[in-house]
Amino acid sequence: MQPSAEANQRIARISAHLHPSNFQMEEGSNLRRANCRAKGGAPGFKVAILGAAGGIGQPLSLLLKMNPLVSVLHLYDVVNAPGVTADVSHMDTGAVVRGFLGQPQLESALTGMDLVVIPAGVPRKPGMTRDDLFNINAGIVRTLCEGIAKCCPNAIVNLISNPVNSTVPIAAEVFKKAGTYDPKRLLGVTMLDVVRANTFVAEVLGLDPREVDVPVVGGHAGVTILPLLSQVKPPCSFTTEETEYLTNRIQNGGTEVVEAYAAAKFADACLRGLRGDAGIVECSFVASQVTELPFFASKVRLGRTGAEEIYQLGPLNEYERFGLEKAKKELEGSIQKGVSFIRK
Ligand SMILES: NC(=O)C1=CN([C@@H]2O[C@H](COP(=O)(O)OP(=O)(O)OC[C@H]3O[C@@H](n4cnc5c(N)ncnc54)[C@H](O)[C@@H]3O)[C@@H](O)[C@H]2O)C=CC1
Ligand SMILES: O=C([O-])CC(=O)C(=O)O
Repeated sequence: MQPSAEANQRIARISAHLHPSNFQMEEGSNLRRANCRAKGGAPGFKVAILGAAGGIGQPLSLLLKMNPLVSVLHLYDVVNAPGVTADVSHMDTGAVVRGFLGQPQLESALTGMDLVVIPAGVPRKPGMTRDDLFNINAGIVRTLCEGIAKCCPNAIVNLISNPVNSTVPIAAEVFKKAGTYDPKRLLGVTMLDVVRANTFVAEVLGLDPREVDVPVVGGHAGVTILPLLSQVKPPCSFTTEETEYLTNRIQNGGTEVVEAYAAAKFADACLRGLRGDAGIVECSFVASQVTELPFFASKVRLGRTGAEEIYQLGPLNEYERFGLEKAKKELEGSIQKGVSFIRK
């Protein structure tokens, strides 16, 4: 028996998905791919991960493929994108996954995206600071943000690549140059500091970390990571030794382990904001007037247009006021370094 026309179309769609040439598709076959929407895919948001094949990118891709708010997931990297895409695309969840390999496919990866998450770039090796990554990652972030300005200027951008304290100002300068800058849409991911703080504080208090909320403000490196232990929920108090132990552990958590969970949690908060959910408040490194610095991490309310409200720091104790001065001093240099990289 001859397969029906409909069956033939289905077979064509499936092979378009499986064939390795899917990664170098041109105009005509893009049409076929556009038809290749999984039934469970809609409704939802279109999300791109740039640097999807890396240590953060791979588990982040997996976690976002499981997120019901995501209908289309674009995985872009300069290496290994086809293998990672094949792996992730087999998961039986709604989002349609497409892979993009190398600079020539960056624009296709970005076109039409609502949220772009950037974990692209080199990570630290033992003994390095996040700032030691500046020379390589600054250029990577610039190129990727030029693509965003061109192809999806209204997307929310979650910037993970370090040093976040400088890469966020770099992205802002690129968007300003392109005339697309909207400070509400550019968010540096500091969620990992909050996740760590919640976990370590819960350990000390003997609580479930899910019940603990620690605001972490400032930036995302060393002394710029400032946990506000006087504002922990549920209300509690710490001895001087506990405060010093917790502050140090939270500031240096990145040398223990890095993880994608926090990036996925933050992306999910941004998507819930985009959907219009009320009361989505998370810490993030954003353009800010909370201090005299142009960028600062603090609690922000996420909505349909990004960071719609930026909250003040609230009352600080003496230890935190001292920490804030140290954080601001280092942060000022990191921000300036990012700005100069583009303006030079
Ligand atoms: N903000 C945060 O909380 C965190 C930030 N990070 C930062 O995220 C970055 C990535 O870390 P890992 O995933 O551990 O590193 P990794 O080396 O495992 O992965 C980085 C990926 O980026 C890709 N890449 C490099 N240049 C690229 C380009 N021009 N375009 C697209 N992709 C490119 C690489 O091919 C690689 O797959 C580092 O800068 C790291 O410091 C990591 C963890 C947490
Ligand atoms: O520490 C690093 O290099 C990666 C990172 O930002 C973190 O884990 O907080």
